[in-house]
Amino acid sequence: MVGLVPVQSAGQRLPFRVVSPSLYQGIGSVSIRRSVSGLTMDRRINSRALSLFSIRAQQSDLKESLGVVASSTSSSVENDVRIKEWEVDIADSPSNILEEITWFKYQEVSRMKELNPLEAIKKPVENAPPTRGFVSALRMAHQRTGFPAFIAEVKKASASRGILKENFDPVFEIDQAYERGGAACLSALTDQKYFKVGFENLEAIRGAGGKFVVDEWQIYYARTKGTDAVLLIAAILTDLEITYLLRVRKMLGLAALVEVQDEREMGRVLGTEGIELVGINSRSLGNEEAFHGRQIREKDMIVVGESGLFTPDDIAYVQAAGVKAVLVGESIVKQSDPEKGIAGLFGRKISQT
Ligand SMILES: O=C(O)c1ccccc1NCC(=O)[C@H](O)[C@H](O)COP(=O)(O)O
Repeated sequence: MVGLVPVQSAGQRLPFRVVSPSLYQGIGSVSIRRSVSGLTMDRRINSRALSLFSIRAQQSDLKESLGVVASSTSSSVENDVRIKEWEVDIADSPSNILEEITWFKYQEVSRMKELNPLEAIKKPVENAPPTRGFVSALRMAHQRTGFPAFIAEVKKASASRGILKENFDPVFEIDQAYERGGAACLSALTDQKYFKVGFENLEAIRGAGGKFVVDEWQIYYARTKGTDAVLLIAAILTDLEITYLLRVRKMLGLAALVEVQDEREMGRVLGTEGIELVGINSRSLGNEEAFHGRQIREKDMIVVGESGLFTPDDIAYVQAAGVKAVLVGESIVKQSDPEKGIAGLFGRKISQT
């Protein structure tokens, strides 16, 4: 999950986003599991893959997909064995870190939903204070500084790089440094296992959310914790899921940053109604220029450059490609003085003071 909040004025905090990754696939008649290239996922299979309980519950469907003939005892046994192999295979071998995080997230959300069912969190959502404008905070910061608006990502660790800063204190970083340093919004990677940021930190700093959103429950939950925006990752969601989750977040008054990692995902997202913020994550994309400028302009979207930004040259590069906001984690998290680090990243101070 990623909690997003805007940092607008001294009294008000930055919008937070809750962030997240992908992919499984097809059950063919020969191979039980196969990876697909890129970050595509067949959610019908994937959602089953993420909990053995649900896999078991769905075995009759799977048998249908596998062409199992119920009356044939030997082939039925054979296919049961293949289904078991598939369970073991998918349960034990995520093929990349995004996939691993996503699997874990399904399990975690399913546990959290048992403890705190959706119906029970709807009441606190109704009573939650209004959200702060995440998108408008980005637009204003971009206009004010002439630089891409800065979204500071709060995380103690990175899933791929481990602990980034041993004595990381999210409340201090945000209260004392990021806002003073000129962050327009905050993005809190509220994931304890991989990013070492818990919801309790976010409640303390007013704002929370999720990056690895796989279920509407996470959006409701993040809203009860003070988030202003959520982050949806196209690689782990189907088009229908994106459309649905966008409706849920709109109903709850939240902004949404939809993250893509390649051209194909950008095409999918551009075909979806109601997207104001599209993030290009260069962690696997490597080509920030390759997006559809005309459609983005016509839809008045803000393109957010994400991941691996460390120097003023990096910022200038993505800015030249049309990026109007950047989401930065590691390069600031690792600084002993984040305020100075932010000025160093942009090549000059971007704070108002
Ligand atoms: O941080 C990771 O290792 C990671 C792995 C898999 C999926 C997402 C991951 N991180 C979330 C992000 O996308 C980045 O934290 C975010 O874009 C900021 O990147 P950076 O400035 O490079 O920390």
